[in-house]
Amino acid sequence: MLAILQESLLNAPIVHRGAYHYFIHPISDGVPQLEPALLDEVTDHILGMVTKDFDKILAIEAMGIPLATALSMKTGIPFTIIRKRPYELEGEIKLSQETGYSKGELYINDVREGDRVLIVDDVISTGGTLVALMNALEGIGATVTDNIVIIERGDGVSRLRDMGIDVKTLVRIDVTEKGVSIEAVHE
Ligand SMILES: O=P(O)(O)OC[C@H]1O[C@H](OP(=O)(O)OP(=O)(O)O)[C@H](O)[C@@H]1O
Ligand code: HPA
Repeated sequence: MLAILQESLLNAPIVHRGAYHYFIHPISDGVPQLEPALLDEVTDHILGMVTKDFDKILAIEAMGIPLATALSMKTGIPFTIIRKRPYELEGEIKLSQETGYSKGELYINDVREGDRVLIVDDVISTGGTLVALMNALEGIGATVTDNIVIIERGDGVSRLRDMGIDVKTLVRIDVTEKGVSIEAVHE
């Protein structure tokens, strides 16, 4: 299962971002090109994993966007993007994002107390992005019905689990300078 995802991961090129071995993949980078069949495979799989009673899909710029778009079209449920730029609208929440290779700010708009949100993202690595996001959503008073990430590497999932936060992923990989290996597929 998840045959297209697995095959494409095994072919992913690796580049160095400082000491971080960064894999390049259609789901996490839009490079090489993202085939509709892969997007269809992963988003159908997500819909088989989640609790259905969410009223908003929440994705992080940039590579949460194609996932949220496909999920929204399959479910008829709207999506909001957590952006890397501010709009300075009333109620905008700013959070600091730190990954294994970058630091920046993210801005949440149009998420309100009582919203039931499905979070979707392409990759979890250190977990820094999701920790910051979950803290901000708790402050807003939104309920996260599921937290879904396609590709898991590193210790981010166990870091969140230690904080009592469940993250579901489709595949766990290891990345070395030689390439990607698949450690687990979560059917
Ligand atoms: O678990 P972490 O170490 O926090 O890493 C995961 C984050 O890294 C990537 O974001 P990036 O800022 O590279 O965004 P992109 O989608 O624009 O490539 C990815 O989309 C996650 O949001
Ligand atoms: O190695 C990576 N590749 C693509 N996106 C990512 N987001 C965190 N780590 C990675």
